[in-house]
Amino acid sequence: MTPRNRPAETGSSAIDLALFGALGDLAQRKLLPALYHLDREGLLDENTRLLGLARHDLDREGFRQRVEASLEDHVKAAELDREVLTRFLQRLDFLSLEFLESEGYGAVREWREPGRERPLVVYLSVGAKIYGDICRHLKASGSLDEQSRVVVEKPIGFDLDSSAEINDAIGDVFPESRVYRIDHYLGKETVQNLIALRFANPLFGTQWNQNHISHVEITVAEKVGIEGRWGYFDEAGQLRDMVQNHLLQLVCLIAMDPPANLDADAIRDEKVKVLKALTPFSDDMLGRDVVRGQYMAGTHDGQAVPGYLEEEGANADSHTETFVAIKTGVANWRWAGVPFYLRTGKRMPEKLSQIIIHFRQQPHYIFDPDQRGLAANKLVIRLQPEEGIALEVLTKDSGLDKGMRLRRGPLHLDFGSAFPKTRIPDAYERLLLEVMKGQQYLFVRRDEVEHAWQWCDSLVAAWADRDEPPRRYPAGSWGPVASIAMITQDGRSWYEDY
Ligand SMILES: NC(=O)C1=CN([C@@H]2O[C@H](COP(=O)(O)OP(=O)(O)OC[C@H]3O[C@@H](n4cnc5c(N)ncnc54)[C@H](OP(=O)(O)O)[C@@H]3O)[C@@H](O)[C@H]2O)C=CC1
Ligand SMILES: O=C1O[C@H](COP(=O)(O)O)[C@@H](O)[C@H](O)[C@H]1O
Repeated sequence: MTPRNRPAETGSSAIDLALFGALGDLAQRKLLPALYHLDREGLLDENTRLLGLARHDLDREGFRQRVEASLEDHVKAAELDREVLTRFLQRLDFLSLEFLESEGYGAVREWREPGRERPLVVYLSVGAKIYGDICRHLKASGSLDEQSRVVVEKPIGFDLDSSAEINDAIGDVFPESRVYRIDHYLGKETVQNLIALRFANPLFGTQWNQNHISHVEITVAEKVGIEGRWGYFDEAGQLRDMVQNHLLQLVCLIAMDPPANLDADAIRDEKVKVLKALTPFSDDMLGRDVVRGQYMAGTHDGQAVPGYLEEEGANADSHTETFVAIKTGVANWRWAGVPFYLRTGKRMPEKLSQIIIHFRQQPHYIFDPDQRGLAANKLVIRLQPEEGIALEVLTKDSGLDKGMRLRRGPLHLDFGSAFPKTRIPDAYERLLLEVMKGQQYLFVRRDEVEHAWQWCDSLVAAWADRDEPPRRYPAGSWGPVASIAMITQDGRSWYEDY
């Protein structure tokens, strides 16, 4: 590890990776392809090995075949190098295990080849309810030592109390310094770039406050619906699935004060201050500052798609939200009076995640009064697709007949075209690499999770008091009309590309 748990540039040292839930959706679709890419980039130590664990009765060869097939599905053909694939598959072992029973965990200890120096990284790609059981059985079987780390997925629990219970169970076995809570948005290239943008550029450093910024807008729109996850999603809803973690992490990175350095805890201390300063919800804010929606049948790319209540496995009475728009604020000196408008939903017209920083207008305006609406800079931070950053500036419209007409145009940094040879890695590649290096700055600390739940719980409690059904929106639209009214009541609108 680098001196104080801070980012460094190099590859990883050898580890033993035990992947619980290795045949599940996340492991097959994201984690194994990410590990393959790390191998291809030369970032996996030659001695790193992986043990897949699941309850299915497979042997090592069968597991390797399953992984090969899913890499063929989930890695672009041009990036699937047969030599690397063979090397990668040779790293894999498999253990069939019922995770809730202690018998069988001895095989994990035996797999570790006593005497080897590699730390054990335990990746729990299973539901959070069983994190505690797995940690306990690993400890009791003697599979862990002082170097072992655990990686856990979101969502951790359902509310503050359930998350505390799960975190306690993990904490009984692993100290906080060896717990890596994933929020995969923190592994996205542009999200990390927020730290560079804000703290490496004096231009933004001096403007980043309520004197210069009028409001902040965050949109995380998904094209997909429930994708066969109705059981999980209907208990969670969009607030718990997306806002409690991904959107609040984005709010933190936008709103936090500069950390003293890039140490994991220096960054996380600043993020916690933001979470503590979020405006809590009260009943009178519900109609005005919060909109819940649920998608109805509609069309997507010209195809008819079912509504949420007609999805496979659906309960036709569900009031679970698939869309949420929220106006909130960060009550401190830097952000007093600056609204943060958040919206996220499933079955929207396109997949789009972006943050817009709206700067204030000049105090005195001297151009054409008809163009006054143009007169504010915007910083557009595009997380996906086509990662990039654009600063909208005003220039003079060219031409002899234009006088001093203004024109709005972007100073554009499109990562794909600015750095064409650089492949933008998937978030899980970055995060897995950081776990291997033992660096926690891209992982969420327990108090962050808990403050985020506290804020969400206040909203859920206000919803429960009202007991209103969500507003309906057609699949393929930008959400309920009320979400547009929510922002227009302040004389603003959701940002549209022009
Ligand atoms: N999928 C995704 O895109 C995302 C997932 N996550 C999180 O990642 C984690 C994993 O999700 P996902 O991959 O979708 O889930 P899946 O249900 O697809 O995978 C979980 C795997 O764990 C196995 N498993 C569960 N319980 C046991 C047990 N008691 N003993 C042995 N094996 C068991 C399951 O086996 P079996 O099939 O036999 O039940 C299954 O293969 C969850 O915490 C989820 O919230 C987070 C973000 C995105
Ligand atoms: O964590 C989750 O994220 C995905 C969206 O992730 P993205 O990287 O594709 O933006 C979401 O679909 C899923 O419901 C949620 O659990």
